[in-house]
Amino acid sequence: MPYLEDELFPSTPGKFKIERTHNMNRQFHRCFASTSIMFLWALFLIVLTASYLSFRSFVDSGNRYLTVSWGGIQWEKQIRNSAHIRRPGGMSVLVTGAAGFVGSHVSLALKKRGDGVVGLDNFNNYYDPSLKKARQSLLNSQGILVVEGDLNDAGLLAQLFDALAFTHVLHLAAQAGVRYAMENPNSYVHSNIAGLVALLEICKSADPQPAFVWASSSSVYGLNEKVPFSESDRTDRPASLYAATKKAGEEITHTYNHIYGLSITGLRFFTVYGPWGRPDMAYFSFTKNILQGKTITIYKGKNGEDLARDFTYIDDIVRGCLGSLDTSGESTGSGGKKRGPAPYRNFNLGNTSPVKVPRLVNILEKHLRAKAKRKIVEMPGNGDVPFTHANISLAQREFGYKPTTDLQTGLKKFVRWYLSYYGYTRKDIQ
Ligand SMILES: O=C(O)[C@H]1O[C@H](OP(=O)(O)OP(=O)(O)OC[C@H]2O[C@@H](n3ccc(=O)[nH]c3=O)[C@H](O)[C@@H]2O)[C@H](O)[C@@H](O)[C@H]1O
Repeated sequence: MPYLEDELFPSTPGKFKIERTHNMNRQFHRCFASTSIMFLWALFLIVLTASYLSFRSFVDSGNRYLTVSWGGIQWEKQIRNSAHIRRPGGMSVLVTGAAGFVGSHVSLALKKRGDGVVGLDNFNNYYDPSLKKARQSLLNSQGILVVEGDLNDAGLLAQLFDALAFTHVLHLAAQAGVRYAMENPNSYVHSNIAGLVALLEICKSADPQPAFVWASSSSVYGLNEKVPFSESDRTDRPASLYAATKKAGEEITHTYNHIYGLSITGLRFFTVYGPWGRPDMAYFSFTKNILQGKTITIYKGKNGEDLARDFTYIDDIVRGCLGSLDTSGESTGSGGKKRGPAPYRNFNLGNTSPVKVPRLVNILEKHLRAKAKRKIVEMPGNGDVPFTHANISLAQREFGYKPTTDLQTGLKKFVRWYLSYYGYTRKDIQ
């Protein structure tokens, strides 16, 4: 049986040598060629993998910038510019709900006096978001950045607090509206409870901790009948889910004060109105409907009595917000640890002179030079309370709060703004 070696190496002398050398060359070339091919393949695979990975990271970063309007070096620079303090002893304030009614006014006032302001707003569509966008443009024109994002986005909050050590947080973002709570209860839990806790969590962990001032509501007095409403009055009988979430907010903030040493100030706003206001509120929707010749519905109490509100003009509220920020006192904790007791305060910010709703309509008719088509109906059981009336002596004592605008004057300013913003001319209301 021939050996394998004999098959590979034929026995013919002379030829053998040549054939063998030739075969060895062929083997060598074949071997060299296959090693080169393998090497090229490996190289090709490495290049392919590297290209894929860099393509993925490009796509990922592209997606990040397409879907998220925050993050990155440029963004952090914008935050720092917006929060830049231009007066001695000034503050850098994160204003949540900055594209909202009260938020936009207070942000402008803070910026004007030299404080740094960064806004945060989710631009939800509870009412016309184009009005919020218009307020945002106004703020931008004054050098205030309004970041678009939700309070419940922990990643965004972390980035904001990483970018800047805010001295104060003015938390005005909320699901507002008393009667809407029956339509969309979850939105109140999302913003007024979960959103509040998310924000408090980041504040408590911050080092240093900011002082925390936030919007509670006159609605916490609920079915309270003692007038005027004082901060020490009962607030355990809310009439609406909205009121209940604001009351819960007062309790929640108390725990963060108690456990973590956060300085807390809650502001109980009384039916705030004025230019750049909220379209869902009565004075705003009445104005719109009166101008369009549509019927307005006016609620009456169970016994036929008129409802009344302690309507408070926006400029007075702005002064109240600045006063409470200025006197907030410092948080004592840092990095989630309490180091001592910190202030916990709640203040009424009202006007101290309630006005009946039909009187509000009379004033609007005068300013709009138009008659309202009124439909009077009994107040539906939807969370409304018959009246509100603030005792403001506590805020007066603490930071000199003193409202100066009566409803007649304030509505005149509102109507002037409304006509101009919605493009009416004087001729339209002759
Ligand atoms: O102080 C607050 O904490 C709250 O103030 C505001 O609530 P309210 O005082 O209820 O204001 P608003 O809706 O303007 O109704 C005013 C009056 O008009 C009556 N009203 C209302 C609507 C209508 O169609 N007809 C009517 O008679 C109505 O019955 C009421 O008597 C904020 O919206 C709320 O977010 C919260 O901040």
